[in-house]
Amino acid sequence: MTDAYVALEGERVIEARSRAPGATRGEIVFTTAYTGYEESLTDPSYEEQILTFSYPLIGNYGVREERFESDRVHPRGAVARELTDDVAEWLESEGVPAVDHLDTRDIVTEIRDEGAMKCGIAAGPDATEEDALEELRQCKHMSDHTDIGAQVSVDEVETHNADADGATVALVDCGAKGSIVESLVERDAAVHVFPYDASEGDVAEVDPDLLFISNGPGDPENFEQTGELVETYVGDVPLAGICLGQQVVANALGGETSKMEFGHRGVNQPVRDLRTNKVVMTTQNHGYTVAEPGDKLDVTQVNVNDDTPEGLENDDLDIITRQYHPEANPGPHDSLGFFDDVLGMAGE
Ligand SMILES: NC(=O)CC[C@H](N)C(=O)O
Repeated sequence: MTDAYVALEGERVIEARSRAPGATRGEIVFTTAYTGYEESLTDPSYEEQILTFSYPLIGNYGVREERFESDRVHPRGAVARELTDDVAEWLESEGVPAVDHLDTRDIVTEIRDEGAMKCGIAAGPDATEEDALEELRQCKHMSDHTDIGAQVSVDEVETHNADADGATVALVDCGAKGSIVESLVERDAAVHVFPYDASEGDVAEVDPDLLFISNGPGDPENFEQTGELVETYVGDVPLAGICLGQQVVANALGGETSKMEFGHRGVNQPVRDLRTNKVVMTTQNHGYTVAEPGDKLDVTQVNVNDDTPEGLENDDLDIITRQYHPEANPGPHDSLGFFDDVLGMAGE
């Protein structure tokens, strides 16, 4: 039964089944992750995107709040070959349109061949093709979401593990996954979570041992205020970053970022360390990359599939960043040592 429509750039419309009604739009991307749909759907990095799952059955082990990476679903829509009732009911309760019973292999290959693209979705008993096309026509380019940081960041400082004996971490929330905070707290750090546009004075109040730039959605060039914090603290306080954090640090220190064709999103992406030649399997979810690291950062790890920078470091300035997600959630735990390394820079 067709009661949903997916409109892709070029005004191609694909018929589907509505699993959560509504009309929505966003950049459509795909993840090849075969587990972790609760974590992915609550990852703020997907803000303003429509998430397509290449794995055909999504929802087969239920929905549990303890797996959530934030307090809400962030993608503006979800697409799968088959969504279970558990996930469909969850998405409907969150007001996030979802569709299934379409050929997701077709969508994935279209994105792989043509690149991540604008998309409109209309789902429900009254949905029409024209509704989906109208959503498509109103869809913005990812880089045009210039206030995306404000959509996902905390409004004011939140402190975790205040009485810890370990390092004091100023984590700048550009759309942080909860498991990044947990990974630091588990290592006895006190973590002060700041808004993405926090001032130098705000951060100075906690006298941090480490400035940590989080993951987050959209174009890293839309996080200038965060970059200004990096410029202020570099050389005085150790710096760490994950995903968008790596990109913001690189932009702040003279590097350049660029948009990828369709990005890396999955839980089995191989990354090679150039110093040890060791390969780790990583969780990835990004559509931009550091095209030029600049002269203050060395590329220490690369993606085995396309040689894009996955790790940047500067031993003298105490900087360690990763493009992938060492915190996993979902995915392999090969790189949890990253958190020990960055807290080691902070004297722990
Ligand atoms: N997970 C992230 O932090 C994503 C970073 C950035 N928004 C990108 O798509 O590349």
